[in-house]
Amino acid sequence: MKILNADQLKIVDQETIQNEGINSWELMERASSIVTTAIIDDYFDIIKELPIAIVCGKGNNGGDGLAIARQLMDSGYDVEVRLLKADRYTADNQLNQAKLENIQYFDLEDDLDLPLEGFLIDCLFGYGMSSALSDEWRGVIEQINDFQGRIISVDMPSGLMLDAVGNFEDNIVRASKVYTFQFPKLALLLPENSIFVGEFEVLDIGLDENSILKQGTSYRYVEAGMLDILLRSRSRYSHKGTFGHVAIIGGSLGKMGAVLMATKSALKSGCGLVTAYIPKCGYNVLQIGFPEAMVLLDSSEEKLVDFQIQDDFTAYGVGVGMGKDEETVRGFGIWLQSLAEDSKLVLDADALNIISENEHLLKYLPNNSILTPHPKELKRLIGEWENDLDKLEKAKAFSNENQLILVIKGANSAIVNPAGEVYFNSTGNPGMATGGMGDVLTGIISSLLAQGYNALDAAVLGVYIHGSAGDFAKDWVGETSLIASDLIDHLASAFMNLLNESE
Ligand SMILES: NC(=O)C1=CN([C@@H]2O[C@H](COP(=O)(O)OP(=O)(O)OC[C@H]3O[C@@H](n4cnc5c(N)ncnc54)[C@H](OP(=O)(O)O)[C@@H]3O)[C@@H](O)[C@H]2O)[C@@H](O)CC1
Ligand SMILES: Nc1ncnc2c1ncn2[C@@H]1O[C@H](COP(=O)(O)OP(=O)(O)O)[C@@H](O)[C@H]1O
Ligand SMILES: [K+]
Repeated sequence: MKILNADQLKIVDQETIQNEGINSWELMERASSIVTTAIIDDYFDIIKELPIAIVCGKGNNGGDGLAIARQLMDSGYDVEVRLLKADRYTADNQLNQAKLENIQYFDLEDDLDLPLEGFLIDCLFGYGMSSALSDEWRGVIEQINDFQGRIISVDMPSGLMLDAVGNFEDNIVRASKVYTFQFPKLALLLPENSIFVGEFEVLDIGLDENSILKQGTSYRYVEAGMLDILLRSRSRYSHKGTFGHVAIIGGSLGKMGAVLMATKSALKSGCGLVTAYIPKCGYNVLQIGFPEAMVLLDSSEEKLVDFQIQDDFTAYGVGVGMGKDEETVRGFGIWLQSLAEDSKLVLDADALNIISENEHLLKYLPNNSILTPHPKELKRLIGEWENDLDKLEKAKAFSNENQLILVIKGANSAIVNPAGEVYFNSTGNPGMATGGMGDVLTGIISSLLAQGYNALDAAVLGVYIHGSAGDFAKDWVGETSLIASDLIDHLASAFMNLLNESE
C-alpha cells in the first residue's frame, strides 16, 4: 500500500470524482458513511449508551464530521455538533451544514461545552493542514485533549501534519483511535507520534485505482495483499537441497538460547537445512533442544573465536547471543573478510555492535546484507538523530552509502533499502517487546534468503511473517505472556495464512 503526500491525495481525490462521474459531496458522503459504520461496529457495545460530540473545522475534514453527525443521528445516536466559526467554509462543508440542525458554533476562545463522558469525534483538520497550529488554537486543542471519554480522529489527529513529527507541547489532538482514509499517512507510522495516535485503521473508500497507480512514492505500508506475489509455493519435485542451507552463527556462555531460537525459526520458515555454529558449551543445548539442526563447534568452550565456517552455506545469520569478547571481534572480522562477494548475510545483535565499534568492517559486508538493529543498535550504527524523520533520512543515507538493507525494529518496523525506499510493516503487537524476539526474526530472514528470495523481499516478507506469527500467538496467550517460543510455534499459521490469502 502506498503512502502518499497531501498533494497526491488531492489529485487522487479529484481524479476519483472525475473518473467515477460523481461529485465531491458524493465522495464525502461515501467516505463519511464508511467511518460511521466503522465506529458503530467497533464500539457497538458502548456507543448507544453514551453521548457523542463531534468537533468540526471549516474544511472537508469538518465536512466529514458534519456528515458523520447526520448519519449517526439518523441511526438514533445522541450526537452534539460543534463547528468552528469561519468566514469561509468549503462547499461540501456548507452543503452538510445545510442538512443538519442544532449546530453549535464556537470561536477559538470559547468553551466547547463538551459532555463529561462518551465519544469525541475530532474532525477539525485532516490532510489540509498547511503548517502546525499556532498558539491561538491551544484552548480548543486542550479542551479536546482533556476530554475524559474516548477521542476518535477522522483521517488525522487534528494539528498533526501528514509528514511531520509532533512534540508533546504542540497543539495536536491525542487520539485513542484514528480512522484514516485509503492510505496510512507517514506521520501515523512514526514512533514519536504514538502519543497522538493510539492506534489507526485504514478505511478503503474506493479511490480510483489508476490514479493511485500513477503516484510515485518511496514510502510503502506492507500488507498481505502486496506480499502474495512474493510467497512461493513448493514444487512437487523439490528436495531439501532446493531450499538452501542456513548457518546461524552466534552464542556464548549464558546466551545459547538465542541461537536455539534463531535456528528453530530458520527451519520453521522453510529452509532445507540449518547448522548452528557455536562455542562448545552449547553443544547439548542445541542437539537436545532442537534435534533437527546440525551443529558445528568452535574450538573455544564459552565464546566464538575461530569462525572456521565453510563458505558454501546459502545464507548466514550472524550475531545472536554472540558477545563482543576481543577474540570474538578478531575472529568475526577475519571471517567477514574471507566471505565471497555474493554471500547472503543477516547481521543482528552483537554482530551489529561489533561493526559499530569497528567501522572499517563495514566495507567487508557483501552488498545487500541485511542489518536488523533495534533503536539502540541503530543509534550506534548511524549516530544520534533529532527525530523520527531525521532518523529515516540518516538510515537512508547509511543504507545507500554502504549498499545495505536496514530493518529498523519496533512497532511498524521500517525496512530501508539503498534506493531510499522505506517499507513500514503492518503486523505485530506490543507483546513482542520481550527478549528473544529479535533472534527469531534473524532466523526467519536468513531462511528466506537461503530459499532464494532477494534481500529486500526476504527482509520485507520476514518482518511481516514475524509480526503475523506474533499476532497469531497473541490470540492464544495474550500480550502479557507472549514469549519468543510462542511466536515460533505460530510461524506455521503465519505462513499458511499468507499462502491462503494469495490463492
Ligand atoms: N480522498 C480523500 O482522502 C477524501 C478526503 N476527505 C476529507 O477531506 C479532508 C481534507 O480536506 P481539506 O483539504 O478541506 O482540508 P482540512 O484538513 O479539512 O483543513 C483545511 C482547512 O484548514 C485550514 N488550515 C490549514 N492549515 C492551518 C493552520 N496551520 N492553522 C489554521 N488553519 C489551517 C485551511 O484554511 P486556509 O489556510 O485554506 O484558509 C482550510 O480551511 C481529508 O482529511 C478528509 O477528511 C473526504 O471528505 C473525501 C475523500
Ligand atoms: N510494540 C511492538 N509492536 C510490534 N512489534 C514489536 C513491538 N515491540 C517489539 N516488536 C518486535 O519484536 C522484535 C524485538 O527485537 P529485539 O529488540 O532485537 O529483541 P531481542 O534483542 O530481545 O531479541 C522486533 O522485531 C520488533 O519489531
Ligand atoms: K481530524
